Amino acid sequence: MRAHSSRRSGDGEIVVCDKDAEFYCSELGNAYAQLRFRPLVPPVAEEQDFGRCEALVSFGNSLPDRLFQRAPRLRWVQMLGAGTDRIMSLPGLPPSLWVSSASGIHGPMLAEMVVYLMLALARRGKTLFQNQAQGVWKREEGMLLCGKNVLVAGTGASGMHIRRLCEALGMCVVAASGAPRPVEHAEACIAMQEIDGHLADVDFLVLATPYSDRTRGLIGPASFSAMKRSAYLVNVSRGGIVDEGALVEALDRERIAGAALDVFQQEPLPREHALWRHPRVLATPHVAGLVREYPMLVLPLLKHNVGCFARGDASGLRNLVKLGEPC
Ligand SMILES: NC(=O)c1ccc[n+]([C@@H]2O[C@H](COP(=O)([O-])OP(=O)(O)OC[C@H]3O[C@@H](n4cnc5c(N)ncnc54)[C@H](O)[C@@H]3O)[C@@H](O)[C@H]2O)c1
Ligand SMILES: O=C(O)[C@H](O)CO
Repeated sequence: MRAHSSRRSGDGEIVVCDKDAEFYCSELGNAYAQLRFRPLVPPVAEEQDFGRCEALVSFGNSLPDRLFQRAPRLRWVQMLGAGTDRIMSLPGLPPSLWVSSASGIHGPMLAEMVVYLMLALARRGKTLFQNQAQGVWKREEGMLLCGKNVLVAGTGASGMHIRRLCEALGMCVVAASGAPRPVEHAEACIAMQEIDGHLADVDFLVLATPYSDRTRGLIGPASFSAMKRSAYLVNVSRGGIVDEGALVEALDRERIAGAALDVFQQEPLPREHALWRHPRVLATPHVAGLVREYPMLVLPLLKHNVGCFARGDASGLRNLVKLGEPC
């Protein structure tokens, strides 16, 4: 890891770009009175001034596309989320930039969302609540999660919590990881690239893996052909992991029973997109990690990493993502 200079120029600032930016700046300012924090609440204009910005704290999605061209002094980006894909894909990423993520806090958020979506699929939640809205009393038959097979792709913090809750529900859990290794709360762990070969018995395929060159389009036509017609897909990680065209085709042809999607290749999901209206799709607007407890959960990591940045201590940063390394 290239060492950064710990020297900070007098007028340099740490920009916090988020809906809760005021809160973060106030808390970080209390902890580090010698540093200058600037809150920036989205939407952020493309021409926003980042001229004095030495460090940036953000989820990434609200940043201008030409961020790096507008922020010549930027040396560190602290993501507020787990995924680093947005910042890493911006043009002109400086090779010397430090990027760290907020990985580690999302397990309960993603796991609760996955269980919520699996139950909604299993208990025909969409139909039940549509019926309620129209005052229709129609008893829909559901199915149990208990005893069903679930394959959870992704063995990070979220994958682990998802497996734990699935196991507690009495499901039979298999994990898929970049490099197979023994993991908790799973009967087996297979390689990510072997998923298609294991889908014949799977009732729920849950995606909780980071988006990278190795996971782009991981779930495609061959996966849907391998799945049971009664099986469901649940995706809470990133839309690009699924070939959405192949998914729509699989749904239209009743190759699979349905899907619950929190993330999409293009966000916001375009109004005319088939996935909005598909009768066997539950679509939510990237909300798995959107919980009111979030600022308090991420704050300890922010405080720690801001301290490391101020000291020029790259090796102390938690969740440092090495640029150029595949996920
Ligand atoms: N829908 C949502 O609101 C939401 C919320 C949080 C996370 N997510 C997505 O879910 C994914 C998984 O979440 P998680 O909490 O398990 O994340 P995590 O970072 O704890 O787990 C991902 C795994 O991949 C590895 N990894 C992650 N980024 C890497 C990188 N850049 N380089 C090398 N290895 C890397 C980690 O070591 C870990 O084993 C995230 O990457 C993100 O895309 C979505
Ligand atoms: O990666 C995450 O933490 C969420 O998807 C928000 O970006």
